Amino acid sequence: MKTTKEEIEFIGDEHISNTVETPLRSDAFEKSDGDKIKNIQYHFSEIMKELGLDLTDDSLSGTPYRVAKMYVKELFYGLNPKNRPKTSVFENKYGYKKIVVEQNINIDSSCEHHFLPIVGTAHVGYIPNEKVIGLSKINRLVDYYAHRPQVQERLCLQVLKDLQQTLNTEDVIVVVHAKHLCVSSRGIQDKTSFTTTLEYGGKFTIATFRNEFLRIIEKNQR
Ligand SMILES: Nc1nc2c(ncn2[C@@H]2O[C@H](COP(=O)(O)OP(=O)(O)OP(=O)(O)O)[C@@H](O)[C@H]2O)c(=O)[nH]1
Ligand SMILES: [Zn+2]
Repeated sequence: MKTTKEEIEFIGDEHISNTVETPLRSDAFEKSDGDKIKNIQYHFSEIMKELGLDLTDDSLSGTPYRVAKMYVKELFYGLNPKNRPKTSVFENKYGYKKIVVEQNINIDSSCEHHFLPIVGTAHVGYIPNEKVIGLSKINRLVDYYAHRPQVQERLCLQVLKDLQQTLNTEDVIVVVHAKHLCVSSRGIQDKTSFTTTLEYGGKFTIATFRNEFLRIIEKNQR
């Protein structure tokens, strides 16, 4: 196994520019999910033992396996590019040229600094060029990039870059509002603050387009 910093090469997400990739080891996908679950189960049981927990207790004995399966198959499924959702795009036959907005998309992510939840919503807008995307595919893409150890800025950018490439247009905007449990439930324990990130390209660099999008998402908050 490669361990030193110099030996670790980073491999990229196919669908996004390498400046916003999640840093991954070059051997990240050499093991099967089953092997990863087995190894994480072992290591997590060691953490529990170190905390003084009795793993023969019937309520605790299954926890290392539960946590390992949850990491690999649920919380961090988005680390594996094989799990990227298929993004069906269709020809914009009708010539729709104004903003399309998919808003209040659920965000369930995890902070890469503390491995605690990041919960919130994303709002995505784009102006179709020759292609339109199936609406649910926007929600699926957000879900995929959220299910990695993340920082909110990179999550926002990964969704933006992927959609720009998929839709063959720079005219995309992504807003994320989220609460970080590492801020609200530990450390400073601030229960009220939340974080907003906003990334955009193309026509959304022009204030009138950006403001129209922001007005729409503000007016239609549910
Ligand atoms: N920029 C950014 N920072 C984040 C995000 N999620 C968590 N953080 C911050 O990452 C920082 C890590 O700082 P450290 O000083 O290494 O960690 P810490 O001692 O646990 O910090 P405290 O939370 O202040 O107790 C903290 O300030 C977190 O609030 C994120 O999505 N984006
Ligand atoms: Zn954190």
